[in-house]
Amino acid sequence: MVEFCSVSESSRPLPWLPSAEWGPVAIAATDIQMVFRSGLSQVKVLKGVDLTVNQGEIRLLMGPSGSGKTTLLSILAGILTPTAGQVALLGHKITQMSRQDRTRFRRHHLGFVFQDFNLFPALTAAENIELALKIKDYPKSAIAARARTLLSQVDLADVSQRLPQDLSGGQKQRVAIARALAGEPQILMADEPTAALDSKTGRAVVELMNALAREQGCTVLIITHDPRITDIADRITYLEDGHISESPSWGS
Ligand SMILES: Nc1ncnc2c1ncn2[C@@H]1O[C@H](COP(=O)(O)OP(=O)(O)OP(=O)(O)O)[C@@H](O)[C@H]1O
Repeated sequence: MVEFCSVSESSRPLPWLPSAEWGPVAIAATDIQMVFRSGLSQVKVLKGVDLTVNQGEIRLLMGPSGSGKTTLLSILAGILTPTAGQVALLGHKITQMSRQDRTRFRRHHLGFVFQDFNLFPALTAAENIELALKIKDYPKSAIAARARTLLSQVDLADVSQRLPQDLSGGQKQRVAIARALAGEPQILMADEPTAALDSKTGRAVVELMNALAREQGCTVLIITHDPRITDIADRITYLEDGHISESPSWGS
């Protein structure tokens, strides 16, 4: 059972929830179970996962292919509802929220980075970020300037007017990082952010993502298969056979 501390002075207020039990825990999952059913067959992917990630921590989630990492991330983000178990983000039990409230919570407090970038192909790098800021209800008059600042932070000021098709993989992922951090989310979730990149570019991208996240005091949870980036994490959690552990049984 995870205990939440009371509101700390440095915590930023949530824009739409009346009160929050803020504390040092950003992500708390208790006894998460997930069963996928198809016809008569069923597969139990998560068999009672407990996970706590502290605010400001950078955590890697590793495990063999098919072990349920993306499923767990989707549950932690409130995209998938678990078969059983509870998830609290920033002190709010998202598993007990309506779908609409979960969506709103995600929009205001979470950022996402994906393996395949997920940029809008018809929008320039700057427009991709501006759209994210609009969706997050960022003040209209400040959107263009904020997008410019973010693009400078990821060293892409000179390609801000290019479409994704005219950017390299590393550049696309840097746009995606700028977009994910645009609304200053308290939690950033990344699913295989280096998978489509060569190792040098992948490492540079993750280092940049983590530096920016640390600057913003953002909690980061990264799914990865990439052993070359393990040193950037504060802690690593391994998922295997539906359970998590602090050390892997494979490769040891
Ligand atoms: N919607 C679904 N319906 C049925 N089975 C699913 C569904 N989503 C995932 N699964 C199954 O759950 C298991 C875990 O999938 P998941 O994508 O979470 O694993 P993963 O660890 O992220 O894998 P990878 O590292 O290959 O991306 C797999 O056996 C997958 O086939």
